[in-house]
Amino acid sequence: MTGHDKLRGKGAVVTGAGQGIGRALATRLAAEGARVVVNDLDADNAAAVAAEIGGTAVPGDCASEEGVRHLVDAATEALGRIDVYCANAGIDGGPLGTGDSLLDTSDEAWSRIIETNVMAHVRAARALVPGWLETGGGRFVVTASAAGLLTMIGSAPYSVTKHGSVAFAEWLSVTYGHRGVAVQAICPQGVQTRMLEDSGPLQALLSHDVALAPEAVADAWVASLADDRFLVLPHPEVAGYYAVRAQDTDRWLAGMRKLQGRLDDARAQA
Ligand SMILES: NC(=O)c1ccc[n+]([C@@H]2O[C@H](COP(=O)([O-])OP(=O)(O)OC[C@H]3O[C@@H](n4cnc5c(N)ncnc54)[C@H](O)[C@@H]3O)[C@@H](O)[C@H]2O)c1
Repeated sequence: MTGHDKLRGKGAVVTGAGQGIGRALATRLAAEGARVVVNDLDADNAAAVAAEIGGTAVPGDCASEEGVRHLVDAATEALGRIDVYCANAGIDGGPLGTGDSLLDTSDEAWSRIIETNVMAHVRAARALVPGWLETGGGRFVVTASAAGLLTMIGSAPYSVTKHGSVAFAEWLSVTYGHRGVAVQAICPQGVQTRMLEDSGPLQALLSHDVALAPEAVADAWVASLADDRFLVLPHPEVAGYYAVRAQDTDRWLAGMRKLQGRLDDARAQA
């Protein structure tokens, strides 16, 4: 079965799909023949993307308990059944280059980032998995980040929550994968979106030579469906670092320290 066969005719939800990577995932899902619900906090952007791809907009918060309940109910009504849930919405802790993210991130900011980058996935899975176990399964896709695999990319709350999102996806896969729940974690590094634009020196560091178009992330995800890879690593550099981490801890740490040096240089120049 190709990746395409796994999407044709399916009912799919993409959170944070009003722009960026979510928009690219929603657009690709529609092109592959899925029926798509477009969620975003920004109602105008959600409506615009839904109109572009012939989908249904369900604006609102995809993180809070009530928001998830509303999204899952409205999407089930629109689609009949949710086969694919792309938990894509995520937020950064703010400009990475200004200040020290350990010392300068308030508890309130930590909570907001944990809610969006981790609890949104937990609540959506809690709403969807029981039905999937009874009715033949489903697919849960988390847009995590290279920052969820490589410790030194990103602010403290971003890195910690993205590690949490990868860990949650892995837990879900290990626990329910054999019962028909396919789970994937997409881990891009540097994608040309508003989030990257807002991330100051990190943008300078990443965007010119390595940043990918959001559509390339969607391509990598669709390609990964052919063999149902758990980790989708759209960027070759991430794939390389990750392979080293898996096999050779010393080389991995050396690579991470080199990357940290590049980040420090970018911060110093900002
Ligand atoms: N851009 C990158 O370089 C990059 C790299 C790796 C991972 N990611 C991850 O990819 C995902 C998408 O990021 P992006 O770069 O497209 O960012 P983006 O900021 O361009 O888009 C994110 C969208 O999510 C929406 N959103 C945020 N919180 C929401 C909520 N609670 N409910 C509903 N919608 C919400 C925003 O309104 C926005 O439209 C995020 O999880 C991000 O962490 C991005």
